[in-house]
Amino acid sequence: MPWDNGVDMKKSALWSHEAGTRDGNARTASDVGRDDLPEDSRYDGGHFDSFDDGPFDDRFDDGEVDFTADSYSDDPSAGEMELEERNSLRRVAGLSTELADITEVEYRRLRLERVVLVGVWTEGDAEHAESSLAELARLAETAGSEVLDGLVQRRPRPDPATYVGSGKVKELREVVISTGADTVICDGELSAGQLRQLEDKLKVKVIDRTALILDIFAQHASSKEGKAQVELAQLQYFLPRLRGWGEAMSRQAGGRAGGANGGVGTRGPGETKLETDRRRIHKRISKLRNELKAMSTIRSTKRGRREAQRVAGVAIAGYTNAGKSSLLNALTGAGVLVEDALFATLDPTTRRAETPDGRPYTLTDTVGFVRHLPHQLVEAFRSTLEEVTGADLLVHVVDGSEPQPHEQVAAVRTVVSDIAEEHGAPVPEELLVVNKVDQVDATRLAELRQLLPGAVFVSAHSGEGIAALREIISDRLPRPDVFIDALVPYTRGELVARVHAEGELVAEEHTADGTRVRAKVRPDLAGALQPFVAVG
Ligand SMILES: Nc1nc2c(ncn2[C@@H]2O[C@H](COP(=O)(O)OP(=O)(O)OP(=O)(O)O)[C@@H](O)[C@H]2O)c(=O)[nH]1
Ligand SMILES: [Mg+2]
Repeated sequence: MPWDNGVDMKKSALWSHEAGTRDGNARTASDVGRDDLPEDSRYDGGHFDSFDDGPFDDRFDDGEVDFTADSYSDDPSAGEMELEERNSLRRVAGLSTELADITEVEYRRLRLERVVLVGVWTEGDAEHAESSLAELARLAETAGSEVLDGLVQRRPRPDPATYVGSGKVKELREVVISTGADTVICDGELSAGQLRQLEDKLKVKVIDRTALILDIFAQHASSKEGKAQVELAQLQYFLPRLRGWGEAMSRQAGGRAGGANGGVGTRGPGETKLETDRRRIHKRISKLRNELKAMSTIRSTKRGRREAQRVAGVAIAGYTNAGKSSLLNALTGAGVLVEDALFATLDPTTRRAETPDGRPYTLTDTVGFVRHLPHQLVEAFRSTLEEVTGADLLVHVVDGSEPQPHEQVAAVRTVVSDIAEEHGAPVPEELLVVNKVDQVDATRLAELRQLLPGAVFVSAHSGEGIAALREIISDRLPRPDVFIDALVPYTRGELVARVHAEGELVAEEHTADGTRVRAKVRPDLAGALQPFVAVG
């Protein structure tokens, strides 16, 4: 379709995934051609025809049309903030990944999204604001976009109508035009009304951080469970936005003389159609919930089996891209997917490992965390995240080459304690592991030791510190602590085998009546051996 910057847009990468494909350019393209229309009639109802294309095709399309938003005034507390800062849209340097060479225009045509990032900076210093936007840039690139520019505005809180201050929207529009961007990504979770208002004013697609993360998850989900989890999260994100749109629709239709034939801006699926869509989505949500419950039962059966075998469980958790999968590989030689991409791992992988003194345990690699992990995802990935709270030990991996590792550590701890609280489970014991030390110089290393006391420093790549880490994991695993002295008949050989596998053998002797074992074991095995304990 023709585009005001002359670029033919291909299908949107940000929204293409198996669970539901959306051509996100549909509305923005038509909006661009509508500049000549009066302000209040510019939004396009026509694209809702595509509701018929499939049950969830348009699940993300459109939020609320908030006609009351113009009456919002700027936040009164804004006065507390320095005028100068409030009035400036700060440009974050070094974010652009735009191609330098204009002769590569052919290639650029194939680029899927050209995005401008925008954040509202409510607290902390400028460095903090910029690192948040830099992370958003990495997320956007992971989703397949080209980041053209990034802007942050200092504000006590996001504008309820347009996220950035209404005056800044114009400036943002200028940046959009000058860069030729087709999408604006906001660094927060926006209401349907905010998204819609911004789209109306910027005339390009606007999405928020939540939708972006959901999209990456959708692109990376490969297992049946992962796909269902992502779809559930997406539908939950979408549903309130659909409802908001419907209300605005009926408000507007009601306000017009004649109602039924309101012309431009009142066409659309109408309440009846919306009701049907909403019902279909609700139905789909409960179907997904049921499927996930069944899958979660299978998972907990497996976990239960591991627990019954009394093998200690270690979960590897941490910020996305910290090197969790690499560490699992380094510790066990498992061939788990490692990628320089955010959220490469969505499905937990469990591998058997052994302590240097021969005790078996399991190591589970898990989905990575990120600041402001969308709550829809936390809920949908509940069963996956339970791997973390159910562990005997949490190996918390931190990327030592990151400029602000303590922030990532805090973000991970928040999610872990939230999940634990939700399940009424205790927060598992944590072992902090700083990875990628091969990329850190001696000065920084000394700083990190101060900043993250008690951490183990390793490199999954060079292998540095891995042997020491094995020892420390071994020391921190729960140990068998019940001493038994039993004479196990030869008919119960499996009990002796369990003592070997799970316990710490002190002495073993083969007698005429059976095997005499003296060992330290866990309470459940001690219970099983109770009938054979030698008296006196
Ligand atoms: N230099 C260096 N790079 C590393 C090290 N460990 C991992 N990496 C790189 O960091 C990137 C992420 O590694 P992964 O193991 O996929 O990280 P992850 O934590 O599993 O990431 P997600 O599953 O996406 O959350 C990859 O490009 C790895 O090659 C290390 O010790 N040193
Ligand atoms: Mg991984």
